Amino acid sequence: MDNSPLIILASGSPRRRELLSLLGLPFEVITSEADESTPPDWTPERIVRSLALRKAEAVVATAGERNAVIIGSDTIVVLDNTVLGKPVDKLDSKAMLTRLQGRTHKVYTGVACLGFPNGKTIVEHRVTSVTMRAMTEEEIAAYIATGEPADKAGSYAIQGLGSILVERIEGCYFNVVGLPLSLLGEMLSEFGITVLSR
Ligand SMILES: Cc1cn([C@H]2C[C@H](O)[C@@H](COP(=O)(O)OP(=O)(O)OP(=O)(O)O)O2)c(=O)[nH]c1=O
Repeated sequence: MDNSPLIILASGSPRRRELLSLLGLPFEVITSEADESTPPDWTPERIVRSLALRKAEAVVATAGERNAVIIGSDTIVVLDNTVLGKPVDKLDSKAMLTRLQGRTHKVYTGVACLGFPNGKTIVEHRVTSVTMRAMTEEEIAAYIATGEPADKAGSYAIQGLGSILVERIEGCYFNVVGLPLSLLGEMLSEFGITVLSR
C-alpha cells in the first residue's frame, strides 16, 4: 500500500495549479484566506517565506485529520529595494511597468511545505533575475488593456503575452510563474514523496 502523504495545494492561483500538475502527482486544492500584510521593514526573503507559511497554515484546519503535505507559496517582484506585489488598479500597473521596462529586476518566490499531522515544516525560497526590454507608453497601455497584468505580481505574466517583454532570465523560470518546481521536488522528497521513482 502507498503510504506517501496526500498533497494539498493551499492556493487560489490557477498558475500554481497548472505548475503542480506538471509533476504528475495527485493533489487537492484548498484555498486559503491568509492575511497577506507584512511590516514595511521586512526583507523580500522574509516576506515570501512568511507568507508562504501563513498560506499553508491557513488551511490546516480544513485539511482534516489526514496524512498530508500542505504547500503554500508567495511571489513578489523586487526592483531597487521596492516590493511590487499585485497591482491595485490599471494606474498602478502602468506605474509598475514603467519602472520595470528596460531594466533587470528580481522575482522572489517562497515555498512552505507543512507536514500534517506531524507538523514537520520546511520553508525555502528562490530568486530569479528578469530583464525586460524597453517599452513605449503605447505598448504599456496596450498590454494593460489585455487585462493580463491585473492579478500578477509586478503586473506581467512571463507565461503569457508578457513573454514578449522579457529579454532574458537567470534562474528558475517556474519561480517567476509562482512555483519553483525543482525546489518543490527536493522539498517533497523530504516528506517521502518522490516524483521520479524507479
Ligand atoms: C511575475 C509573475 C507573477 N505571476 C503571478 C504568480 C502569482 O499567482 C501572482 C503573485 O501573487 P501571490 O500572492 O503570490 O499568489 P496568488 O494570490 O495569485 O495565489 P495564492 O496566494 O492563492 O497562492 O503573480 C505570474 O503568473 N507570472 C509572472 O510572470
